[in-house]
Amino acid sequence: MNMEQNSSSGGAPRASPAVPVRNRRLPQRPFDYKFQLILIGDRGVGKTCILERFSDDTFSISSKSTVGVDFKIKTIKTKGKTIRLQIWDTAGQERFNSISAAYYRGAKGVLVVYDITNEETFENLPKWLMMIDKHAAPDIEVIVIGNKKDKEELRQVSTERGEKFAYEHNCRFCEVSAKENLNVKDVFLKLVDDIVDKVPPEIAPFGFEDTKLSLPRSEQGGREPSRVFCCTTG
Ligand SMILES: Nc1nc2c(ncn2[C@@H]2O[C@H](COP(=O)(O)OP(=O)(O)OP(=O)(O)O)[C@@H](O)[C@H]2O)c(=O)[nH]1
Repeated sequence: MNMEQNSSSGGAPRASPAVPVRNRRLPQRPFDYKFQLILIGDRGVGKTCILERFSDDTFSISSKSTVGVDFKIKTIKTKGKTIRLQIWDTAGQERFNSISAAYYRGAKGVLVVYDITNEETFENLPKWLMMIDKHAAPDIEVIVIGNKKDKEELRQVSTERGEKFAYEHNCRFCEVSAKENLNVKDVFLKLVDDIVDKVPPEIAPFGFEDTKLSLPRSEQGGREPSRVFCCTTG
């Protein structure tokens, strides 16, 4: 994946009357598509750390609990397109669920995170999928993520159980480690690629608004069962 941090576009150079028309440069778009993603899952599973690893390539062992929602912007290049991601990091604590719910609606993709060393966070996954069904668009792309893969000796949820759960719910699946930077970029890239693949060809890349991507509900499909797994090993 070719990733770049955000940089403001320089804007259009002023056209001089002396410059032949064919040499004038059109204003450069800063990105082709803009997508919103959202991270959900129980408290302490590592949502903030996954996002910080992806956006800033940092990791904090003393990450504080998220209050309400937070977000980061990250621009990536994939499939020949420049894509600006607005990634919402939600609080895992139940008391913030109603605040987070407001952010599901505009999201094109969701990363549902559990902690492979904490059985309860895995058992709570159906609760998070219900939140998606209730609050998100029906065609949202979903990836289930087992985090803290670096703590194998404390593992409580096998990779096979994670895979089976994702398979049964027609989601992609991957185990990652925010701490060791294992598979973190891959999950975001896979999710974004899936979203790009769904953009109908008649919708040309655009600059600033993602509203053009909102299809009439009648044209929205559900999740595709054939595209289930990514990076199940590693
Ligand atoms: N060993 C290990 N620890 C991790 C990893 N990811 C996160 N942690 C630790 O897990 C704890 C919780 O991480 P957060 O990113 O704050 O978890 P969260 O899901 O955002 O939590 P809430 O904001 O409360 O919902 C922190 O102490 C992190 O350092 C990982 O991949 N490996």
